[in-house]
Amino acid sequence: MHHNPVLIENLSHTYADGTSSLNDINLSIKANERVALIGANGSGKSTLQLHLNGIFLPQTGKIKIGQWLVNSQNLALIRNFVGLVFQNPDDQLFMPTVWEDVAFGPMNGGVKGKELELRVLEAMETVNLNPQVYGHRNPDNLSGGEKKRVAIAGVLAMQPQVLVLDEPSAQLDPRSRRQLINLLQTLPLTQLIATHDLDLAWDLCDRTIILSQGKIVYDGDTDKVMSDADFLAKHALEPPLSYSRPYCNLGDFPQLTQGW
Ligand SMILES: Nc1ncnc2c1ncn2[C@@H]1O[C@H](COP(=O)(O)OP(=O)(O)OP(=O)(O)O)[C@@H](O)[C@H]1O
Repeated sequence: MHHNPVLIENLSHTYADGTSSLNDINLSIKANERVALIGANGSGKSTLQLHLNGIFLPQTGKIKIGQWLVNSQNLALIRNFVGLVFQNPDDQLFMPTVWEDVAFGPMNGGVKGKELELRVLEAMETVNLNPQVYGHRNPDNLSGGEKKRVAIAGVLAMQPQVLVLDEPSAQLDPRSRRQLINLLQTLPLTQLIATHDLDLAWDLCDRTIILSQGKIVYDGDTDKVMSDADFLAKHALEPPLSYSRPYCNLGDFPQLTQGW
């Protein structure tokens, strides 16, 4: 039987202090689909993502990952299936060396010996970190972008079916950002990418979900919504730069052309 790897029905969530963060979320993601999750600060992106590998359990509604319901009994299965890359790599990296950090997840899942070594090597190479150079470094001393890549490698080493990324391009320099886009584009994995980088969303994802105050206000074609500046503005978003750039010529700025 075929299952969509991610299925969410009527999910709502309220934080302990009474802040409502998700309101009746319904969505389904197909195998190998890459979906952008966008929305202004506080719209609920991180809260939604934290539900996908059971860091939060559904208060209302249900979530199915692969063939399993997200509940306390299935947590180990869910966490092998869904790899979550946090917004801040400091929340994810805690071992004394990069090598141990990347090995941590698979090791916990029972992988050892030669297989473990291969997984670590492969994951580091995938994110363009030379194991010879970085393997023995202390993650605390890396740059923000390097830390981000170590965090992604640690998740890839677990060979998840679903990759959930929170702000993957934050902290990356333009070249590393481009490499990340190329990497995500070639990974044959179901991906849900939360981002404020609408250009990245546009580059990578045919489908976009927009959250606004905990509700899904759009779920459809990325192309279509990125060209709807009014709709984006209504939800406190701005069109991607690459959309506005073709229209940015000197004629748009009469004050600049005066006297030229
Ligand atoms: N620990 C918490 N306790 C109470 N409220 C919280 C907590 N974490 C988040 N919230 C609130 O829940 C809502 C959703 O927050 P969330 O972090 O999911 O948004 P986000 O879309 O990821 O935002 P950002 O783009 O700023 O990362 C916001 O109103 C936020 O203030």
